[in-house]
Amino acid sequence: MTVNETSTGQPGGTRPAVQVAGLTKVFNPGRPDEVTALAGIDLTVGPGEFVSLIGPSGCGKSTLLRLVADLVAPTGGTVMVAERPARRARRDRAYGIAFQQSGLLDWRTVSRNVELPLEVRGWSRRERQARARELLELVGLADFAGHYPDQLSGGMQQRVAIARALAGDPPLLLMDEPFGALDEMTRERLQDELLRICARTGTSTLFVTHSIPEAVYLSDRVVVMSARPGRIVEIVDVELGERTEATRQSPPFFTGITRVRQALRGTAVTVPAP
Ligand SMILES: Nc1ncnc2c1ncn2[C@@H]1O[C@H](COP(=O)(O)OP(=O)(O)OP(=O)(O)O)[C@@H](O)[C@H]1O
Repeated sequence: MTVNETSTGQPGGTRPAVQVAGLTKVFNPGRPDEVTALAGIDLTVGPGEFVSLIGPSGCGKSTLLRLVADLVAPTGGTVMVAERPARRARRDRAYGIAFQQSGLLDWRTVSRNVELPLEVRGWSRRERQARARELLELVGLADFAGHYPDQLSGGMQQRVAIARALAGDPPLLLMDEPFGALDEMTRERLQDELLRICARTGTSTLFVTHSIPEAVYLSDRVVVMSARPGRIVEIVDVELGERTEATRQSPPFFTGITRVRQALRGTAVTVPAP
């Protein structure tokens, strides 16, 4: 089986990967520490589309990602993943997830970390090993299958985490600042690798970042959110075509950065007077 093939057909297919409508999240409702984290969020991520979420700290980016992953329940509104309610999508493992910390298990080899989601699904040992080999090849770590996570650099660990997230051929990747802890050069290299992998596998991606250049470089659309309660203030379409060596120095790239920066500036947090 190649990375493009799944038992359920092409990842993503023609169905929207995510459909969020009227989504609201209030933490601790009715208590003195009540927080309205998100209000009235409508968002669709199309098949194979790369969408980034950016906004001031605390605007609800991670909460939105967690709602899509069904790790927290909405207060109002609906979340559909691959045209299924989020709860069902979680049960069906319709998405892969990667966070800032790779979350690898130290006591398992690289290959066995990648195999983990397949073990949960009851794949045979041989199938799991073959699939892990294929994915480690995809992320350029074929020679490190037998290593342990602490023998790898931070960037390599993140690549393993991405391989693990892709293991079950999910139609959707959810990523929360996966490159946030990496140096700039490693980060740029992994951005290119991620785009290559997404293009090859047809996976849709919802990606949280604090970096404007990262959001613009990676995305088809950048969703700019306001300070709490988080709302979508603007969705910036990015049209950079195929990313090449020259993209990061190209006028359309700088235009995209300026547009996102301007949208963010409109959301500046007002600091209360002392
Ligand atoms: N489990 C929780 N209980 C109570 N409040 C929460 C919980 N999780 C998040 N919040 C609050 O919801 C708001 C949004 O948090 P969230 O982590 O989604 O923001 P963010 O945009 O991802 O922030 P950052 O950019 O700093 O990572 C914050 O005010 C946060 O304190």
